[in-house]
Amino acid sequence: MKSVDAHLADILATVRTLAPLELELERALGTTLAEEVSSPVPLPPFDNSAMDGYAVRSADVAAAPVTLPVIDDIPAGSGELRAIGPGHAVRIMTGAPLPAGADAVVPVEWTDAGTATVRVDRPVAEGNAVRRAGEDVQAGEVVLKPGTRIGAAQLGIIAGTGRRRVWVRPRPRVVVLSTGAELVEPGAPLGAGQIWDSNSFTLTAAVREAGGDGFRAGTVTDDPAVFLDQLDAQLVRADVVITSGGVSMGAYEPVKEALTPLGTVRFERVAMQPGMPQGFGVVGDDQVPIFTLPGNPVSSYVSFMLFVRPALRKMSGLPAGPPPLHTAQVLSALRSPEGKRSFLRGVLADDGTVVTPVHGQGSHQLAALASANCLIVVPEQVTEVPSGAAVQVIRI
Ligand SMILES: Nc1nc2c(c(=O)[nH]1)N[C@H]1C(S)=C(S)[C@@H](COP(=O)(O)OP(=O)(O)OC[C@H]3O[C@@H](n4cnc5c(N)ncnc54)[C@H](O)[C@@H]3O)O[C@H]1N2
Ligand code: MOO
Repeated sequence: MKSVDAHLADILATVRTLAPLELELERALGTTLAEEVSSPVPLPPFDNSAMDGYAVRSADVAAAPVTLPVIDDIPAGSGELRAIGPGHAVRIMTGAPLPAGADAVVPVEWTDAGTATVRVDRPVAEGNAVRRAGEDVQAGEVVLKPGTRIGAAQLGIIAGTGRRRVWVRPRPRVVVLSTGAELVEPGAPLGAGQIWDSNSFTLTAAVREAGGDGFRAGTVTDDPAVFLDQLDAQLVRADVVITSGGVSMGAYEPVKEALTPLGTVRFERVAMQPGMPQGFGVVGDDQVPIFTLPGNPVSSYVSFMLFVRPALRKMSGLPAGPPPLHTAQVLSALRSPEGKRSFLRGVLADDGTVVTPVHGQGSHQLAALASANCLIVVPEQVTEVPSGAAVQVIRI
């Protein structure tokens, strides 16, 4: 049997980082930056007030309480400013430019809030409540480097440098297809021998959680020709295809039957539990990577986390490798088949120190998976883990 590590290595050697494209900022969330972003101007662009209050010369309020004439009113956005002379105050709002001559702002709470004159009750140091030009970013300074995942704050600073569009590696577009004659769309009634299709929902959501654009292309019955037609129709919008089901040893394995003759997809047994039957390769003129995951719901999800997620990261231009491991103490004994790496479902305590396996470790037990927040990894050569032992876990 092929090792988990060898299978992931083959996958990462095959998938390519997506080519950069220029996107409107509104569409850039979750993509990876493909250029250096710098600011054309200092940020803030001008000295401004950090508080609502009065711009003054600090020397004029050193002997507070003092009363000063208020010679101007500066809301944020004001362009033309009068310089203030000695003994004067100007009412100023947060974000408004500091007038020439002023060197400090007195918060309104330290005054009588007057409009013609103002009584300042406390002295302020020079620079009090003043935000200096360039304090956040100098003109020309790089604020984000290529390879940065664009989240809310990153999008904010790109907009904050005045950019409308940005070069990024896009979110991979991933089409998810379920196969199985027993599958019914949730919402429709269940007939004898049928189950509701859950994998396409799980996998599409997992794609989105991993930063891809997931499209649920629904279910295909057990006919290989119909499966190939469906796959062909989906390839135009796919950077990756994920299928679930139809890859093990049964009499009706449409995915295996349809793809084996192409010679570009390998079906293998990987030394893991769950998730042993795996298929991976490329399809279509554009050599679109395809993951044919096992149908058991827990198996397909675990396979996604171990193999598809790292591939999506590589395609997005992010560092890609096996999921990060954390160490915790397991609170009950575990068993694992010899020669396979087990990924048991567990609940990791909030502080990350201890982990409890969930009840129901079958690869069909989706409710048990839904109650878990981690996978407990038991190495290939280990068959029994005593309660209290240190184990490695993958957060999910
Ligand atoms: N004789 C053998 N039988 C099986 C082997 C084996 O080595 N020899 N491997 C087992 C393992 S391990 C797994 S995992 C499954 C994988 O089977 P398939 O990938 O061919 O998947 P199916 O047979 O289509 O389905 C398996 C199971 O999962 C349910 N399923 C499928 N799709 C969905 C879906 N979209 N939503 C919810 N549930 C789904 C399906 O009804 C089956 O119960 O094979 C074992 N058998
Ligand atoms: O190894 Mo299968 O993937 O669990 O039931």
